[in-house]
Amino acid sequence: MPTPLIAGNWKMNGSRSLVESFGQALGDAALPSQLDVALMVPFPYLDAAARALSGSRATLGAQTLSDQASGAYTGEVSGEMLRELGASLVLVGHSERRTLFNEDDAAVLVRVQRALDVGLRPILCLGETLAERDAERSEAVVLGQLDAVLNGLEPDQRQQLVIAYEPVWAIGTGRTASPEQAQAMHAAIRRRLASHAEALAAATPLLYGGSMKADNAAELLAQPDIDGGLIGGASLKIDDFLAICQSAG
Ligand SMILES: O=C[C@H](O)COP(=O)(O)O
Repeated sequence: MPTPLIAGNWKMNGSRSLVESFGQALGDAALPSQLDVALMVPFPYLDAAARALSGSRATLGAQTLSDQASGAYTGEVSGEMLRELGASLVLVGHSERRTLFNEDDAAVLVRVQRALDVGLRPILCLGETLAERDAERSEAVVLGQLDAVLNGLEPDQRQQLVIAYEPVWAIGTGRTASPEQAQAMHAAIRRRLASHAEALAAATPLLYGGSMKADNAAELLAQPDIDGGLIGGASLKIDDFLAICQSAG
C-alpha cells in the first residue's frame, strides 16, 4: 500500500507570514508516523517555504510549471527553477489549469514530462464536471484524462506519478463526493493502472480532492482505494489541515 499523502494546495492564497506559521506548526506537530505531508504554495513563497518547512516532515510542491525547459517565455517558471527552490512535487492538470488556462490533455502530458525530466514528482489531477457526471460520463472522462498521460510515458516514468481524483463539482463548493462515489472512481483508476502493471497499481498514491475537510476526511480516507487527500480551502487553516493529517494516520 502506498504511504498516505496529505497535500495542501494553497492556490493563489496565503502570505509570507502564513508560510512561517505553517512551518512552525508542522515542525511542532506530532504527525502520524506513516504519513507524507506536502504543501503546494504559490511561486513567490517557495523559497521562504523551503526554509520554513526544513524543520518539519512536510515536503514542498508547486502548483504548475512551464511546458518549456527555458528560454524567452515571459512570465513562465520552469521545472528546473522549482527544483532549485526546493520543490520536489508539482501539480499538473488541476481542473483550474485545464479550464481557466486552457491546458488540454496534450499540454498536461508535456508538463508531466517536463516535471519528470528534472526530477519533480507530478501530482496528476483528474476530474469530471457536473454535466459529465449527470450524463454518466464520469468514468470515461477521468480514465480518458489518465490514458492521455499513461500512454505518453515509459513504464519507469509512470511509477513516479501521484494521481489526484478531483471531481470539478466538488472543488471549493462545500459539496464533497460521497465516500462511495470517490471509492468507485479510485477503484476504476486503480484498475486502469493495473492494466499497465499490477505493481504500478499497488504503488501509486491515489488522492481525493474536493471539499475535503476536517469533518469528512476520516470517512473518505477510510475507503480502500483512497490513499490521501489534495486539500484546497482547508489547507489554509493550520488547525484544519493538521486535523486532516491526523485522520490519515
Ligand atoms: O487542489 C485542491 C482542490 O482543488 C480542492 O479544493 P477544495 O478543498 O477547496 O475544494
